[in-house]
Amino acid sequence: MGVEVVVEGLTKKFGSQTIWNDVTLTLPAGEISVMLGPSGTGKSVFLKTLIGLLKPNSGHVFIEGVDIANCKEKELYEIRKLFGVLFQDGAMFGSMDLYDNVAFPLREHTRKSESEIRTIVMDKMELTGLVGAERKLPGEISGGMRKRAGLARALVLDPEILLIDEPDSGLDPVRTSYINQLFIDLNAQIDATFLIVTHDINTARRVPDNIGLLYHKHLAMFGPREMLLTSEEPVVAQFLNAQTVGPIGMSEEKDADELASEAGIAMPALPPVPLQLETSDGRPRRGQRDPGAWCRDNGVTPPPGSFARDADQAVTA
Ligand SMILES: Nc1ncnc2c1ncn2[C@@H]1O[C@H](COP(=O)(O)OP(=O)(O)OP(=O)(O)O)[C@@H](O)[C@H]1O
Repeated sequence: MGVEVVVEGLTKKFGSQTIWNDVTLTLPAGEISVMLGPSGTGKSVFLKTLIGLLKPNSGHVFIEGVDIANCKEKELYEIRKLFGVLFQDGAMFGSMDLYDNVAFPLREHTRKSESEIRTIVMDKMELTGLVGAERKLPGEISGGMRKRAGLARALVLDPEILLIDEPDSGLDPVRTSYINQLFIDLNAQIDATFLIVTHDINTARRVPDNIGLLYHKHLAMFGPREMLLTSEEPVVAQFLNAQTVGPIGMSEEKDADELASEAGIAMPALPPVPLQLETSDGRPRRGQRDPGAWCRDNGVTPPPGSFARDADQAVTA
């Protein structure tokens, strides 16, 4: 389960506006990747291009050998069955209860009987902690529950690739932590390839196996979590540590005057690399690595205190 997504030289423009240029990366099969970037850098456009809802101006997206950026509608229709998508607002039908919302893709795209549908829907509702809420309408539940219902619906066709757009938008930090734990647990159970678009630095630091950063119309960096969290590259270090000092300004890049006024101000030291979230039942995930493994393998000394469960367990490379 879980298939690789290979993106090569992808460029997207709307008219004369370039959104991003020459994006190349591979989402490893079965691993969790996060895409970060300042507002308006085209993260949602990237998700929509991966699933073929938007056509790129150039480049390729290979999934199981099919270039979905350039294939026929019929092939795209087949490949789309591999995807589950959780949109930002959950995209629930307001007049249907949660059960019918979650059952919707099965009734639309399969010939399963109502009793088979019931088994699948209840399984996904259990996975997302929604048993007992089947008869609630989307307007009667909290934002966190709506996201989980959207997730249950994204899971009913057993996706190989799960695309998740800003799961933390509108959620408080506690609910965000719960949904992050749910992603880790789900990833271990279904072994699909996850791509999460987020603004939440905590999510980016603790959840994924890989991190990408879109900035100023290009992919600034994509790679293993520890690589980006120990990177001194100014854009990456500034964004991943939520600093004001660095090249990213209030609206995209700082101008020459702003940068000149910061001359001589050193970037703050990198904070410790946190431990990655683990599954709640200890089940291993395909993308999970030993804490500090990437740093050790690549001769990188992580900031002091990295990978500490508590002070006594600090791991140094
Ligand atoms: N269908 C469209 N037609 C024209 N322009 C579009 C279209 N969709 C998105 N854009 C533009 O593409 C740019 C990137 O939008 P996108 O929503 O992908 O950014 P984002 O990084 O997801 O932002 P945010 O973090 O604020 O959600 C924006 O300038 C937006 O106006």
